[in-house]
Amino acid sequence: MNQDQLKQSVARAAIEYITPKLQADSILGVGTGSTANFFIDMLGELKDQFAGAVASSDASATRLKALGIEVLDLNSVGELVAYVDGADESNAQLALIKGGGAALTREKIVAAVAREFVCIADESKWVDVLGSFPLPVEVIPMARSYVARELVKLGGSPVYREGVVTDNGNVILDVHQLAIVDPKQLEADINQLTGVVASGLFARRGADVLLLGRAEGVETIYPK
Ligand SMILES: O=C[C@H](O)[C@H](O)[C@H](O)COP(=O)(O)O
Repeated sequence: MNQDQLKQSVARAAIEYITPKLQADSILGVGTGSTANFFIDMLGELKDQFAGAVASSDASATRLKALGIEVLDLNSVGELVAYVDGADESNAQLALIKGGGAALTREKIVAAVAREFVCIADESKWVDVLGSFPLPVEVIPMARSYVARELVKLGGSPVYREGVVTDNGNVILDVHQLAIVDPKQLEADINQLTGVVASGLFARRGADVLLLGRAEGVETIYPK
């Protein structure tokens, strides 16, 4: 199986996972990226079984609407039955690196509201120690150089993602050279830097379940 086939297999597994949890008034959180896109495309099959979705990016909102799925503002919603999204890396505690597609802040907000965070990923995303994938950090534009200097003090090597503006109008620094042995502590350290909007480290609120696509089948993994 190639990587796209693995992504499709976990998208299908997520459809099967969430179907029994959906009720006519359920609102679902929907993520961003190539794996989430496979999930969105399959979600069209279920559109009569739930009320609507909250999207973590403008791109996902557009894709959902094209399938006839109602997209709601998070402020008009009390609870999300689940949030389904991909990841760039996951460790055994289901702490994640996300934000390869620059959607990390909205993803973090939607995940925070969801009753359950269902992560879907192919096996290339499974790691012992987070940090081989450069950690994305969303930053207010005028704070970019200051935050970059502070990230160097934390041991990282930040690189400005040129030409990328987030859905929130901010910029991304991708932090290389981090071996993230204490994800919760690093998440807290980065959060308290003035000018940082959010980091792509999902450790305090990691995934509740990971559907990991392997050549031999989809493995269901809970946090260790
Ligand atoms: O900002 C993007 C998201 O965090 C994605 O969920 C993440 O980058 C994984 O994307 P993909 O499914 O395309 O590998």
